[in-house]
Amino acid sequence: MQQAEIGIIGGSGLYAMPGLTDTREERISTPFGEPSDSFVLGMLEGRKVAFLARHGRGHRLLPSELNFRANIHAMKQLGVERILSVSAVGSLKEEHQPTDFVIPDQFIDRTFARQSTFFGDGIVAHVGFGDPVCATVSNAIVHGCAASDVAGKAGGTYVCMEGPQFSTRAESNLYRSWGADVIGMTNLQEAKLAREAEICYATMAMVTDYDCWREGHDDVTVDQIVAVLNQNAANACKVVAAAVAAMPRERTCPCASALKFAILTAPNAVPAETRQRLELLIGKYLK
Ligand SMILES: CSC[C@H]1O[C@H](OP(=O)(O)O)[C@H](O)[C@@H]1O
Ligand SMILES: Nc1ncnc2[nH]cnc12
Repeated sequence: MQQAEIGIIGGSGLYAMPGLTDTREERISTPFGEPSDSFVLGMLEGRKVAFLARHGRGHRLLPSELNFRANIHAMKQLGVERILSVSAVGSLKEEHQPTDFVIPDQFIDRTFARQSTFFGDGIVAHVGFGDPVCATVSNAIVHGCAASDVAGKAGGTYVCMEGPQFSTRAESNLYRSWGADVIGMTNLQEAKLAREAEICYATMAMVTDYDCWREGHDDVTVDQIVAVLNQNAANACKVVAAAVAAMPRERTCPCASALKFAILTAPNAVPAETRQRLELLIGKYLK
């Protein structure tokens, strides 16, 4: 039975989801290892939701230490069809001010030490990623911002860096010259793996700072980020609830069939162990 329809991944500052009712906690193991923490399952706005603290409760995991594959696989095991991610980001443009929400529709990859695919070990697949986020989930977040009277900007490019150190000024200015909007350390692998798992994904990015490019302004510090997150936490929860309420029941986007034409390997050439590990994700395509 489907235990949750919508997954919420809470980032920095969001380690629980107030407003969830009928909650219970569940530990989930995956063929890819352990997720960041137990999942909290419950109801939000009449919908079955699964909440996961991305860095674990107590913020114990670096961006590079996150087991993105386990987190997304566990969501799939729960029956999650759409993931709404909440993240703190630095602004790369004057117009994106701390406490604004940006709903990115593109990514630039500056990571280098992460597992970004479920495939390999005898099976090759290439999913389309030209539109890396789900328009339905993005629209629901934009709608949630409007319904909560919060500035929410539809679209923008999220630079995903490795971290954990923040960027140098030269890097920050380079990303600005590329026209990027915001910077963070976590969303790209989630978006890639959600696509491979045929789960819709979009992110609600809360601007917490101006990184280090803005003259006459202090460079980003964790203190500064935490202060903005605390100031804006109630808004973030309001928007999440309103976005969940705005999520259509029907799923008509292409995310649900992302693997349909992606797998290159002949079914009889896939090693048994690999086939078993990926059964939940690709079983229906290897019949
Ligand atoms: C708290 S400072 C940097 C940290 O915040 C963002 O995390 P998340 O995306 O989980 O909200 C950023 O990506 C870094 O991991
Ligand atoms: N300036 C920044 N760079 C990377 N990740 C961030 N998360 C919040 N602010 C950030």
